[in-house]
Amino acid sequence: MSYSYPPDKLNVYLSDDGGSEFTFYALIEAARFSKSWIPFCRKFNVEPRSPEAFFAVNLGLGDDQYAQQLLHIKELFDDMKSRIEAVIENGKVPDEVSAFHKGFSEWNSEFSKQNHPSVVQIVIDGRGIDDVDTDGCRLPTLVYMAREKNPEWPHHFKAGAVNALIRVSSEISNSPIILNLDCDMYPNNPDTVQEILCFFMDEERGYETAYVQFPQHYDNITKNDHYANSNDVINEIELAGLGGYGAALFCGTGCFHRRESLCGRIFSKDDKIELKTDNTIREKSVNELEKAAKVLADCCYEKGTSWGKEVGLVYGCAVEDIVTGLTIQCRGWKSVYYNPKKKAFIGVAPTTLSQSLIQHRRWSEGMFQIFCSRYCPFIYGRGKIKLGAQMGYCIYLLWPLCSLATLCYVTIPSFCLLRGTSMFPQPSSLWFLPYAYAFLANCGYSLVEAFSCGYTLQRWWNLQRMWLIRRETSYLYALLDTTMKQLGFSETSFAITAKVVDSNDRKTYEKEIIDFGQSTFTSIIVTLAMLNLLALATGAIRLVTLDKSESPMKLTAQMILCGLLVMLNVPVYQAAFNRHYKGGPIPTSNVIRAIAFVFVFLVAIELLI
Ligand SMILES: O=c1ccn([C@@H]2O[C@H](COP(=O)(O)OP(=O)(O)O[C@H]3O[C@H](CO)[C@@H](O)[C@H](O)[C@H]3O)[C@@H](O)[C@H]2O)c(=O)[nH]1
Ligand SMILES: [Mn+2]
Repeated sequence: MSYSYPPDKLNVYLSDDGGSEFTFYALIEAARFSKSWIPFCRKFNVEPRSPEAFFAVNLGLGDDQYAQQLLHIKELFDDMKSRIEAVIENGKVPDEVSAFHKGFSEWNSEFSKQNHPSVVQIVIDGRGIDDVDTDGCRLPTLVYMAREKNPEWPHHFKAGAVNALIRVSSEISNSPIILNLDCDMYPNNPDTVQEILCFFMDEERGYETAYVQFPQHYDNITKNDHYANSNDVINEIELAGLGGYGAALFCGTGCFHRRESLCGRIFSKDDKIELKTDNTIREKSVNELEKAAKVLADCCYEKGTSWGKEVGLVYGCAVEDIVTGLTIQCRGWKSVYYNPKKKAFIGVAPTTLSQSLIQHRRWSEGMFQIFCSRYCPFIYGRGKIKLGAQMGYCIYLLWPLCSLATLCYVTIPSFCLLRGTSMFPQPSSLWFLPYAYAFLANCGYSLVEAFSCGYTLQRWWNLQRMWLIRRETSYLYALLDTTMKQLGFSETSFAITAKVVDSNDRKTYEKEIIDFGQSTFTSIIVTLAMLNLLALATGAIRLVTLDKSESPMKLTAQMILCGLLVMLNVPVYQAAFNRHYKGGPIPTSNVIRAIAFVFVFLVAIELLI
């Protein structure tokens, strides 16, 4: 709401997919607070304009006018927060509060998260003169909405929510540009709106631009980013490269869309769309607007329409954003990737290993699903987007397949060490060169990439560990799940990333300690780590007791490979063997099971071969 942009041209919508009365209450409180906050931002040109992020670093020391006003506004903010928290704690919005706004009458005893009618409430009507800030200036329109939920209708997760939002906003404001932002992100730069307009209004290329995507940044990344959440290499190198083809990926959040292109319009050179305000809306009353918009958020509205297919976000995929971006590009539009120095949006990254792996499982599953569907870039995009862009998409779409290769790397050399089979040619022979080249080139390349993005060695090492863990778990599951889905055994779902962080979890996270938890993911990680450790130990024994038939050089090459895996897995051994491991030790029973599994597997292999 506090972007440096004429407020009468800004319209803010909050889509509450849980349909909570408390969210509605919090929004009403926020609307009231904005009447003081926006003039304060304007007057002192403060940044960032998310009050939570602002007060985390600005304490208001000194006694000049600014400091005084800051203290005053912080007090308002803290009061607001404690009021909201009190209401949530009581589990009920007090009658005197609910009498204050007609919107609360939408909630009754039958209203539940999964089953409720649609709610659309215009909290601030930016057109009127009643809703003004403390300086008497106009405010942006602010709308609360919760689309209808009914267990009998599929809701299509985020894609369904965004499509309802697109329709509701077309009724109430119908602005030509839409910014999409996840609930766990905030805008960090008040000038972003002006900046992106330069892309859309560019005289030569603007008319073909469908959307401008910013990278996802997070404000809770630890120094060495032990869960490798930051994606800096991807952001700075890969996504920028795709942007160069005019095929920037749509990443779901931090993206400005041209409404027309999001609503299925096919690009045509001849009809250039102008960015204009829709003046027909001006005449309608708030009640009329709300009534008309509500219908658009009903479950049955989409029946028999192209919503979810050609219009709006595409349904049936866990990464609705990526597939939607692809369809827009295949309709002839271009997209821009914009990664300015000053971060435009900042969000929250997962703070536990299992959350991070679940998120990657959803992503990789959705991606692979696209590859296996009719939207496969090589088929669907053929002749529509450049070959380079088609290949660029597949870097991500084929993530799950990498898990097979990694599993081979992790298991085969170890089994060979355990059985005494030699894997490589003699290191002194020419035949060894391709192996050495593949290994060194890959490491060298990723190191150069990481250093050019400002990584430290430790951070790069953590990234390698996370790639290993993700491929052993998330991507493997994604591969199996997608196969099941292709065979028709299960359906798409969307596991939401946790939004509330437990204080214990936070401490462990801030200390950069990996918490392994007790998921099936952990069982896989421990089993593979034990296999590598046993293999390395066996290799070492063999090296000492070597007979003449074995070559120490060959053995060493195998041991280096295995040794690197063991080094990456050090935290796993710590959690498995140190009962005082800070991130929570892995239960002994799990460790024993893992070792037993390795032995059973070994015996099985011995018997089979
Ligand atoms: O049924 C649902 C599920 C999710 N959401 C919203 O979707 C957003 C993203 O969900 P989150 O759990 O934060 O997922 P992330 O893994 O952080 O999301 C990333 O990955 C998603 C695709 O998997 C993209 O849609 C997101 O934009 C991108 O930030 C949030 O604002 C949610 O409120 C809904 O509205 N309805
Ligand atoms: Mn998120």
